[in-house]
Formats: sequence, structure tokens, C-alpha cells
Amino acid sequence: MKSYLAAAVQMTSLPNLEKNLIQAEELIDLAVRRGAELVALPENFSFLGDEHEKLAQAETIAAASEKFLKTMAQRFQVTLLGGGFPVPVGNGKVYNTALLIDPSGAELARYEKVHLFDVNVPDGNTYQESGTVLAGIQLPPMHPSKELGNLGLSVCYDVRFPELYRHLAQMGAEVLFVPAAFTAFTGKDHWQVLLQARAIENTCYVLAPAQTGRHYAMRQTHGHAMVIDPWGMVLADAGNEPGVAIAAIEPSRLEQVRRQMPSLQHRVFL
Ligand SMILES: O=C(O)CNC(=O)[C@H](CS)NC(=O)CCC(=O)C(=O)O
Repeated sequence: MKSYLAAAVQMTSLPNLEKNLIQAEELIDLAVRRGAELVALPENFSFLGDEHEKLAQAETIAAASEKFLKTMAQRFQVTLLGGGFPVPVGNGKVYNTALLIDPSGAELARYEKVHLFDVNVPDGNTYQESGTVLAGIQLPPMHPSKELGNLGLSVCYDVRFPELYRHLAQMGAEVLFVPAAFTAFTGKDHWQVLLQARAIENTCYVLAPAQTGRHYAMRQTHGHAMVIDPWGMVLADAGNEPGVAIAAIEPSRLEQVRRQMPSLQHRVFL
């Protein structure tokens, strides 16, 4: 693993595929101009809108999202994560899918979100992700990279389930992706705490791209895309506006933290 810059992109995606892909391209371009070699896009980067509208357009969104990720990775010569987009399953539902692409445009890893957000948020919004999404049944993949470190995938609500990240750490993960569209209501109290906890307890970098602002109807997200180091320090925070959080991933820092705090080696209940 080398030292390099990683970017967590922050967007305000809308119920408009074309507009979202234009915004995503501008932000990837920004990240690359700042030197990022690993770029991660948030959950729903290509479409954030009414669940049934999303379902109706799922074929188009899936094809366009996959093509976009491959084209951008090649054009900008970066490793690129698409943090979550609908891929039709065939029974009228979709998988909420995260896809990792290398600079040649090849698929490195794919993950279908396991934990679905079926929650009555006390701000008046009811989320019933399982109404349109089929839950993945496989543990998330860890993609081993000699250059970028071992990369572990997850999506959004997964961050509340530490056993998933423990699995990734056990597989050897060094950088954990948590692409999200966290609600403004839960995000203000839980987002950063949960991300720091996952970083600290697994002594891993956390790369957390995010949605921010108003998307449609009453849907508002928290923002604060961030990069966190294995000690739990927030290295970069994108605030509330679309943009990028960029920070250095340093193998020497990872090694130092794992030496200072060898908790991964002290696990009793595997
Ligand atoms: O808001 C939208 O329409 C888009 N959001 C999403 O697609 C997903 C599934 S509904 N959001 C989350 O998982 C939020 C988790 C979360 O916020 C928490 O765990 O507190």
C-alpha cells in the first residue's frame, strides 16, 4: 500500500439522472484536480427521488450508472466507487448496489445492500426501503489492492451494524467505504459518531461520501462527507454544500495506530 489521496464526494442528487451524472462528473473532476486517486460517490448518486419513480426508471438508471462509473474511472484514471444505485432483480424490485471500478474500467467489487432502511424517522418521514429494494444476502466484499490498501464495501444504514465491518476487518480491510444518504434528522446526532466508532474499533480508514441538502418533497440529508483515520480523527469534512472531502491515506499512520492500539488482535468473541 502506498500513500495517496482519497476523496469522499458530496452531492445533492435529484430525481433527475442526467443532472446527477453531470454533477457527479464535475465533482470527480474536482477531486482528481486536487490529486485524488481513489474517489467515492455517495448512495443514490445517480438518482435520489420517490421510491416508485426510481423503480419505474430502474433499468435506465442501472445501465447509465454502470456505464458512467466505467467511463469516468477510465477518463480520469482513478479507482471509483459508485456508492449505491438501483439494479433490477427481476421480480419488480432492485438491489441497492455499490460498485467499485478500476482505472481500466474493470469491475473490482460489487455489493448489494444488506440492511434496508425501514424506519419511521421522528421528523415525519417514513422510510420503507424494502418496499422497492430486495436485501442482499451476501456479506460485503473486501477488494485487496497492493496500491490502495484492502478496500471494504458497505452502504449507508449498514453503518449501524458493526458486525459487518468486523467481518471486513477480519478479511483484512484497511479502508472502509460508507457511502450514504443519511437523513438530516438522524445524521445530526449519529453520523459522525457511528463513522468514528467503525474507524476506531476496526483501526481502519473510513471514506464516507454523502448526500446533502434538499432533494425532493421533504427529503433532506445531512451532508458531512468525510475521511476519518484509523485513530478516529476526522481528516476532512465537506460540510453542508456539494464538494469533496479529501485526505491522505498513509500506510505509516495505519501501521502506527495498529501498533499503538492492537485491539484487533485482542478479540475474544470472534
Ligand atoms: O432519503 C432518501 O430518499 C434516500 N435514502 C436512501 O436511499 C437510503 C435508504 S432509504 N437511506 C438510508 O439508508 C438512510 C440511513 C439513515 O439515515 C440512518 O441510518 O439514520
